[in-house]
Amino acid sequence: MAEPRSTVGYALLPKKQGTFIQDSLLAAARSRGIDLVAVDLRRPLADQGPFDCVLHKLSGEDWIRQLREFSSRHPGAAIVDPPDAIERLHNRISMLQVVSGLEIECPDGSSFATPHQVVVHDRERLLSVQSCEGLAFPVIAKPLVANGSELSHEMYLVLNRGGLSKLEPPIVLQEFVNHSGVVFKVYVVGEYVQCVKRTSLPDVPEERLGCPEGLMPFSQVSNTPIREKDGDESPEATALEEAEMPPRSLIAELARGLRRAMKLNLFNFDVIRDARNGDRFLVIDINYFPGYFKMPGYETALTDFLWDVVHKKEKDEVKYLEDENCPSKG
Ligand SMILES: O=P(O)(O)O[C@@H]1[C@@H](OP(=O)(O)O)[C@H](OP(=O)(O)O)[C@H](O)[C@H](OP(=O)(O)O)[C@H]1OP(=O)(O)O
Ligand SMILES: Nc1ncnc2c1ncn2[C@@H]1O[C@H](COP(=O)(O)OP(=O)(O)O)[C@@H](O)[C@H]1O
Ligand SMILES: [Mg+2]
Ligand SMILES: [Mg+2]
Repeated sequence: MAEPRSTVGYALLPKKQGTFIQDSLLAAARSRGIDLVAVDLRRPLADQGPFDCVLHKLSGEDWIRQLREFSSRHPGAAIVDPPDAIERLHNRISMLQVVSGLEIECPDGSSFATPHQVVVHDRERLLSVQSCEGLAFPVIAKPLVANGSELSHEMYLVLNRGGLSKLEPPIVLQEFVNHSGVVFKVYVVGEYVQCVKRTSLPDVPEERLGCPEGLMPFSQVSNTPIREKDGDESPEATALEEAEMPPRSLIAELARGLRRAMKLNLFNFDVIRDARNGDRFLVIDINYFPGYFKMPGYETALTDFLWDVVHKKEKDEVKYLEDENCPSKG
């Protein structure tokens, strides 16, 4: 007998919908018995469906209330992912705290960490001597919130104390780690993990620290297209091509550990390799529901994941994880 079809509702902003909902994804899902249907954001979610699962990248009180209402009316439907678990990623301090809490056996003498960072909530603190407690220049200034707004991606490279005065708190000041201009993006889709390389900020030589300007803006440098010079590959392209991938098992363990600790299925994280110690890796950013369309083969990975969700495998696993974390329960 043919398996019954399943319906997955997706609630995404128009830009996200435009990139994520490709014909190739719709076709891959359809061929596995899953119909992807847009949620009408002008109508209450609970009145729509029936959905076996709701995928979403929206936030705010009203949306969270709508998800709750939907869940109480349709307790059998899965919400991917729970809003309170996503919330942790909207703050650049709580986002990286979860990395520090991971207990992972690192392979081949490798190690992982997060860059040293401090949060500065007001101008007075920013201009005080203690604002950089324990941090050496250069540092990166990142907005504290990471809520998807353009402002939340507006960052500055701060070369010396003179650069601090132009910053707008609340900000995170994070140690800049030279990493040979390459960032590794690790995409997670449930149990599936894929790591890709992208160009990143170039290393900062010591001589630059005396620069009178003290502050350099940059935004999403990792997405900068690679320049070509007279038909030859640019130095950035060569560096990218030659960069050695991090150990596969370290990436897999980090992905698994983060997924369990955060109780999230759809995210990516950015990793850099310390240029002073090639076995040391730093997690610098974690993003909820990133630009999967840029991940080769995303259609199959997403379809496999959604199939598992609508056939309840994922829900069972989440339950298992909760039990495991609270052994006295049950
Ligand atoms: O814009 P895209 O598709 O490149 O995806 C963005 C991600 O790029 P990536 O997949 O890591 O290359 C991007 O990742 P980065 O922060 O650039 O590392 C974010 O996840 C971004 O979402 P938001 O603005 O933080 O809510 C993502 O933006 P949205 O697509 O969710 O608006
Ligand atoms: N601590 C750091 N050391 C060196 N480069 C960094 C560091 N943090 C961020 N970067 C660079 O800045 C880019 C943007 O920072 P990120 O924290 O990933 O913010 P966003 O959320 O906007 O992607 C990274 O992709 C990387 O190129
Ligand atoms: Mg990033
Ligand atoms: Mg980010």
